[in-house]
Parts: sequence; structure tokens; C-alpha cells
Amino acid sequence: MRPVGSKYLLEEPLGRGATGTVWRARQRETAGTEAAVPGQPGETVAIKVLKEELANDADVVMRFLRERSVLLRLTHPNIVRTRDLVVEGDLLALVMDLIDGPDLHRYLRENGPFTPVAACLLTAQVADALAASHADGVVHRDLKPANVLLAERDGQMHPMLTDFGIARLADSPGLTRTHEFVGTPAYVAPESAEGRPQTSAVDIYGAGILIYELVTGRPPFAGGTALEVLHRHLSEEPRRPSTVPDPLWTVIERCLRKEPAERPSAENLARGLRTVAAGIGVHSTAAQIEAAEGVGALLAPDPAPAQVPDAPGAADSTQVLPSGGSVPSYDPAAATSVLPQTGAPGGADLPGADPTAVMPPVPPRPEGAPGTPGDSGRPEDPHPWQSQLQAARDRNEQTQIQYLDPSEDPLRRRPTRQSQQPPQSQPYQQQPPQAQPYQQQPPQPYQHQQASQAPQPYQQPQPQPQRPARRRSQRQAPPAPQQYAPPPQQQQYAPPQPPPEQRRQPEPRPPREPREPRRRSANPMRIPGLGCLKGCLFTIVLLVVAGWLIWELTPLQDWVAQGKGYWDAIGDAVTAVSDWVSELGGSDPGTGAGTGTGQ
Ligand SMILES: Nc1ncnc2c1ncn2[C@@H]1O[C@H](COP(=O)(O)OP(=O)(O)OP(=O)(O)O)[C@@H](O)[C@H]1O
Repeated sequence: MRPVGSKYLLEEPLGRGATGTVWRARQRETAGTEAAVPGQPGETVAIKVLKEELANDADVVMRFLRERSVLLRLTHPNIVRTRDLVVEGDLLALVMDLIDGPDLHRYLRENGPFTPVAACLLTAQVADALAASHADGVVHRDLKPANVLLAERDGQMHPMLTDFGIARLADSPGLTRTHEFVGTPAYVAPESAEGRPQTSAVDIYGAGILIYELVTGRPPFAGGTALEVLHRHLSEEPRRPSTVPDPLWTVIERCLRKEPAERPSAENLARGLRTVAAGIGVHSTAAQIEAAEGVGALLAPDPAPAQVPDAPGAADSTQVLPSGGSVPSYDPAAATSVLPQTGAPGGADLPGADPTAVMPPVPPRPEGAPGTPGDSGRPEDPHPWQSQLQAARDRNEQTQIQYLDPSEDPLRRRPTRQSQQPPQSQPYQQQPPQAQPYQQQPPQPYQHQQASQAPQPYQQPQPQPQRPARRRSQRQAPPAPQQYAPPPQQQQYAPPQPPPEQRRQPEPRPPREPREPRRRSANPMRIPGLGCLKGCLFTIVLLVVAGWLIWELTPLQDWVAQGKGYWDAIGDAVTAVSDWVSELGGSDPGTGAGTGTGQ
């Protein structure tokens, strides 16, 4: 067992991510007043020990210290609480509450997709966590299923968002140099990929991807190389799976808007998702259905989204440690100065200067240049890959680091936008009948359920068939008798069994196999016109053989020996043949003469 500081002992690793390893650990003694949770000796905690290269990076250490107060004060029922931050020698560690449960990525992999209702209710709680952190000026920037842990409490599962601030801590020029891409593209918001300033709307985009993945089992833009996926985020509209009900698709589509200002605020997202869950649930009333159909009206954007201060141009790029002048004095405990909530990055009263900047990886802008690439709207404006794309690390695909040739940089050659894919035309009522009744859907859990919904303890969401959605014209009709019932029994983790309609869904196109190199002839040299030459040679050989056969098998040799001319020889040959034919005619049995006269 390895000690961490004087207060904790690492016991066993729980998992390894791109930024460090998480350990189950034990508290040795009560932590000091600097810890948010002093804890008791013997208490079990989780400790994320950041990678050595992060811990050895002076910038990261500075950020770590600076963000201490932000991380420690983030408390919400759906946020994994950070209890303490330890800096000791080469070691940087975050002490967290230990969550006894799988993360959502693993859960999805093992159990298959969620029903739309379960996905809505779960994501609504994640949106609650985002709303709380955004209100505090903190943007997660790394929202993905792997960062949502499922805590089991009183037989119910609660999504707990973790890794807050890690994306910010890991933003370091030492880790990611220009022209290197680090991250998992599947969860990168278009503005992040494009180097535009990031706001809390990147988390809403992440939430949109999360819901999509929960109901389909895969993110909307995945497969292929990192660059291909980035292209798709920038230029493709997400395809609507046939199993997603109208109101839920409205929510997903709004979250996945390319333009951040068109995405809903986290608070409105949570409200919208609960409205949808109530309206597509098994016990939905006509009014709830109606409300769900009109969910678009609830999804208003955030008028003052929290800014990510490290956005290009938001910071004084050369600042290592804050100095005097226009830069405010450095205050490690200045919680409110870490992430300005409104105004331009860096704060409206401090143009161009980010009080939290330690060493942002942005080169200094020439005087008079616009503050951010977004200001000019020119995608070719310089932007650091490292601070734009690092927010998307993913355990499943593992962090990818690949050389990016500037000439291949898709962001410098913005692809032309494709026409929007029309939503799947198949109306819900035309879907094939569901193979399984709805009562096998996972129970609808969650503390935040609407009162109108029948309380259903959340057990383990299982892969389920989707309920056929209602036709719009049916909205006015009185609700059909509820054919569905809550699950009669608890369902344990089952082996992943995608529901039939999931199986019927078109599979993502497999990455194209690299074409086999063309086979060449034994002669590796390419000789232009060789094919034609070969034909000619073959014809010559044929002629020579034919000539030789004629010479050998015909009386040509004799004729030549007799010194006959060509036409004489031909004439003689014709005469000989005609004589022979007439001889044959003379031996006709009908004439009485025969060839056997000589016998
Ligand atoms: N507070 C916690 N309690 C219990 N397990 C945890 C806790 N935090 C993380 N884990 C587990 O530890 C493993 C690694 O977590 P980590 O956050 O390092 O992964 P990651 O999200 O891929 O990392 P990164 O964000 O650095 O790419 C995961 O399997 C996760 O379930």
C-alpha cells in the first residue's frame, strides 16, 4: 500500500484513464481544514493520481492549485464530490468520494441501449449537474459516458458526473504540441474542433451525444479516423434512428446544433427531458403527451453561457505567472476569478486577460488582431489543438495522439456543409410490431421524476425494445389503455442483448478495407505499350508456326523444287483436286463404274 500524502493509503487500482489512475484508497487520518471533506480514519475513498507527465508539468501544478477551490466547492447530488487535492513532491492527486458502481460506458457495453424514457430521466440528472456547475462558472468539457458513474443507493441507480476540471488541468503545452491531436473525436463539439471559443454549450453538445448513445448504443459520429469523425461533427447532421420518438429527437437535435448559441441551457435541457419522459412514458396522459410534443418551446438557450477561459485569444498567451499591470494579482484561492460567468473570455473589464491563465498555449496575437478566432469568424485563425481537442478523451477508444500534417488539417479546409439528412421517414406507427411488451422496459427511476409519473424504482436499465411512438394525429385522442406495466421483478445485469429493433437498425458502415496493392507481373518495370507488343509477338509466332506447317504438310516443297511459279503451282493444285473429285464422281456405284476396277 502506497501512501498519498500523510492522510491516505492507496489500496488497489480501480481503473486507468488518459490523465491518470483511479485507486481505491483508505483515509489514514482526518484531513486538514484545506480539504472539503476531512473524512474519518478508515474511511474508503477514491483517489485519482494524475499521470507523471502532468504532475511534472509546472503549468498543470499551478492550475491544479488554482482550481482547488473550484473543484472542492462543486457539490451536487449528481456530481462526484472532490474531497481533497494532494500535491506532494511529484504527485498530484484528487481525493473523491468512492462510487460503488460501473461507469455508464461500461454499463452500456454490458447491457445495451436504454429505453427513451430511461435515457431521458438519466440524462436529465446529468443536466442537473451541468446546470449547477455552469451556474458556478465551471464547464466540464469532457462529458462522455465514461465520466458518468452509476452509484447505487437504496436499490436505485444515480448518475454521478465525475472528472470535473480534469480537462482544464490537462490543457498543457507540454502534453500536446502543435499539430498533435489528443482526444477522442466522438464527443468533441464542433466549436472545440474548429478552434472557436468554448462555452458551457460544449457540455450541452456532449449531453446530446450522450442521450443519442444511450438510446442507440453508439455515438452519432463515430467510426473511421479521428479526422473523419471531426469532419462529421463539423459538416454532417446526425441521423435520426427510427426508434427515437419525435419529442426526444427534438431534444437531441437541438443539443447537437452546430451553432452553440442554438443549444438549450442545461437547466432547460433537464426540464425538457423530464417533460419528454413524462410524455412518452407508459402512463402518459393526453396533457403530458401534448407537453412532450411541444418540448421545443422549452429548450431556450442560455443567455449567458459560462465561458471556458482557455479558449484561444481569451488569455495572455505569454503569461506564466501573473504579474502587475493589467493582469490581476495571482490569487490561488480566488474561486470566482477562475471562470468568469459572463461577458467575453477573460472578463469584460479585463479585455484579453484571463486571470486564471498560467501558460495558455496560444501564441501572442499581433496588435490589433481580433481577440478570438470567433471574433473574426475565420477558421484559419491560429488555434491550439491542444486546448481545443483535449476535452475529448475516451477510455473506450483511448486517447489518440497522432501527427497531423498541417496540409491535412481539416479545420483549415473547412468542408462544405452537406444538406441536412431528412429525418427517417418511417413514422412510428409503421414500425414493425415490437417483439417484446413494454413492461420489460427498465423501471423509471430517479429522484427527479415528475409527480405525475407513477413512481418506479430505478433498477438496472436493461436493453429494451422501444415503444412505438405516437402519431401526431393521435395526440388529441384519449390515451390508449395502458398496456404496459412496470417490471414485475428486479433485473440484474444481463448480458448485452440489443433489442430486436436495435438489431434491425442499419449497422454503421464498417471502415473501408484498405485495397490490396495491385499485383504486378514478374517484371516490376512498367514498359509502356508492352501489352500491344505482346500481342504482336504472339501473332508473329502464330504465323511462323502456320508457315512451317504449310511447308511441311503440303506439296509446296516439291513445287519449289520443280521451280514452278506460284500461279502455275496453284493452277496445278486446282487441276489435281478437280481430277480427284471427278474420279470420285466416276466411281459412283450408280454409274456402274467403281474405284475397285483396278482391284
Ligand atoms: N470516484 C470514483 N469512484 C469509483 N470509481 C471511479 C471513480 N472515479 C473513477 N472511477 C473509475 O476509475 C476508472 C478510471 O477513471 P478515469 O476518470 O481515470 O477514466 P477516464 O474518464 O477515461 O479518464 P480521463 O478522463 O483521464 O480520460 C473508471 O473505470 C471509473 O469507473
